[in-house]
Amino acid sequence: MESLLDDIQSVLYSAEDIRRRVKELGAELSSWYRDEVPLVVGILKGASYFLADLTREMPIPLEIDYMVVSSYGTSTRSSGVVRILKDLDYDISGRHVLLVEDIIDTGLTLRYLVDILARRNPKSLKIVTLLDKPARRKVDLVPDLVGFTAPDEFLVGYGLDYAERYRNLPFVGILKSRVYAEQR
Ligand SMILES: O=P(O)(O)OC[C@H]1O[C@H](OP(=O)(O)OP(=O)(O)O)[C@H](O)[C@@H]1O
Ligand code: HPA
Ligand SMILES: [Mg+2]
Repeated sequence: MESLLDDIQSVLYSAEDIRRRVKELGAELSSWYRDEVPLVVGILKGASYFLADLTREMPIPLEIDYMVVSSYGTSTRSSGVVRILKDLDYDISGRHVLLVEDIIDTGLTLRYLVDILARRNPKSLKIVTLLDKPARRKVDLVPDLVGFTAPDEFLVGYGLDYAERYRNLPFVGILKSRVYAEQR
């Protein structure tokens, strides 16, 4: 039987590391939005596992919406072209909006989204990301809250994919470079 584990060089953040850190992030965000009802926006597909776990660590009233965006396609490098495949269902004007991402790498995806969403006049717009890879940043983008500052490696698992696979690994791991055989 083929196993995803054969393609993993090493586990960077275990399921337990993630669970512990997500609990802390949830507590922090719950105190930020203590007197508000934030609209929590997951950037799919990558943020699906993180948003599901994070919001269950936030025992406050909140609403959830999703955007589907893609810029990596089947490559390990950002195409630089961000495509919105599904926009928000809700109007965000006057709302406190929390964008939830799995990873910020070049920053191109969120820079593009933040610029679009800011024009819709939210009351506030904040970013939480499970992983931040500042070494590869191409545009100025600083998240408000970060789970882990990650090394410059191509990561998979807990929502992160390579060519749509590996999202279902329960941990975040470094993908063996022989799997993608591209220069990064
Ligand atoms: O900072 P950047 O270099 O823009 O990279 C980060 C973005 O790339 C990934 O999405 P992807 O386009 O792979 O879509 P996916 O979430 O469906 O995997 C990830 O989920 C972020 O949205
Ligand atoms: O390291 C990564 N892994 C998966 N998807 C990504 N999108 C940006 N960086 C990454
Ligand atoms: Mg992807």
